[in-house]
Amino acid sequence: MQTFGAFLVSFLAASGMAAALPTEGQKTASIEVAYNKNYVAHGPTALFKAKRKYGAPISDNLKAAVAAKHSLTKRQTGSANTNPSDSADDEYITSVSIGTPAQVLPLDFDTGSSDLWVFSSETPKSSASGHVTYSPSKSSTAKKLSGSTWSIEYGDKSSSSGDVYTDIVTIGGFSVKTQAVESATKVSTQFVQDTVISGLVGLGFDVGNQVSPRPQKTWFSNAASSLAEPLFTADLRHQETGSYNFGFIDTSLAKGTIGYTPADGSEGYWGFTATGYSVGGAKLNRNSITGIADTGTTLLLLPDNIVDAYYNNVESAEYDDSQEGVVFDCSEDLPSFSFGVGGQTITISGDLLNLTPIEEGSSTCFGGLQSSADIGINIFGDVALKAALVVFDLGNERLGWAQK
Ligand SMILES: Cc1noc(C)c1CN(C)Cc1cc2n(n1)CCN(c1cc(N)ncn1)C2
Repeated sequence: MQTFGAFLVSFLAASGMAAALPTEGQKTASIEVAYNKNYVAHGPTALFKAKRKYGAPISDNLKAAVAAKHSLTKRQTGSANTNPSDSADDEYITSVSIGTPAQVLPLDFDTGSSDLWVFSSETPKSSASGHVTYSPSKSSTAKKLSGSTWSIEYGDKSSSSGDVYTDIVTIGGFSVKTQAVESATKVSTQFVQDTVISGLVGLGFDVGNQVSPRPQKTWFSNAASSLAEPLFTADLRHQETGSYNFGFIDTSLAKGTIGYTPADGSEGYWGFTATGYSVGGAKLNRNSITGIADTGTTLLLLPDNIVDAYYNNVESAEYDDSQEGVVFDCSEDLPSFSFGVGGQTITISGDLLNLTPIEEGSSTCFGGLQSSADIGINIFGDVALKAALVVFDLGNERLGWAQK
């Protein structure tokens, strides 16, 4: 007959959990129990479970709240196409429906920021000219978030600011019923001139949201607990349609295995560390690179020593002050650039590293890899993301990268 301690140890060993083996005659055992930090919490569900456990009455409202969140039907997913904004793949445009009846706006999905903001009926007419705008007054589900304002400045010194509504926001067929929609009353010149987008969907971490006095959740953060899995993927492509998928991973989009690495969301970005890099298909070195996976930045921005190591292989490469970057003859065959992440190697082909002629018809081209020296952070922007299927896994606080 097994003692309780012996039973416990054998049970735990079978279930793969750690256990402290009791010494002969000892009547106790201890186990390490790690809480599941990947669990996406939901208050009403916790209350429901406690009431059910102790036989307390459960109101219909509580039952409805739990059912709504856990959507007792099939767990939900979303899938939205995304298209390059121009011949340089400067940014990617995804259609988003806001309000009732739906108002469809072309927005830029940005894992490097955490605010959903739009050109609106409140944007000065001179600034909004040429842009699709959101009119809260024409949406029966819009509600003003009174007293709330927002203001944001991006890495390239572009900026916008305004006030806040909540409304239903649907992306790729998945709806968040009460999403903070930040309405622009002011936009900087860069956005005024960029008429192909009418705002941004921040897909960074909630800590980066710029609404005051009460910061708001991102669309993905609001969606996560109702999605089949609390994750989304980015499949950005050069001069063709790609996708953002929510709640599931379509592994057929990738050639390689997905390598996972921890994500650091403490600054609001999707921070991670690449384990090394190489040029032209050489063996990866072990020089790690800490940076962010940023769909809202066009370029791959890395330290000067890496930029130099790369362009030393490009005969005509030189720094062009007027372009504020490295340029080269468009006719040059560029070497590839590879980086290690999560045990996998992601290789960016030379073609992807030639961004565009410096102006229409020029034979001088602008490099997709540029220096991060004056930014203070390394950015794996669209040039790097285009080479991979990237998994932004909020539930497990990790990033997955697979070669495409
Ligand atoms: C044209 C064009 N070319 O490249 C871009 C971008 C544009 C659009 N541009 C003129 C207008 C604009 C400026 C920004 N965006 N769009 C997107 C958000 N921005 C970010 C996001 C982020 N994560 N990091 C840094 N800035 C700044």
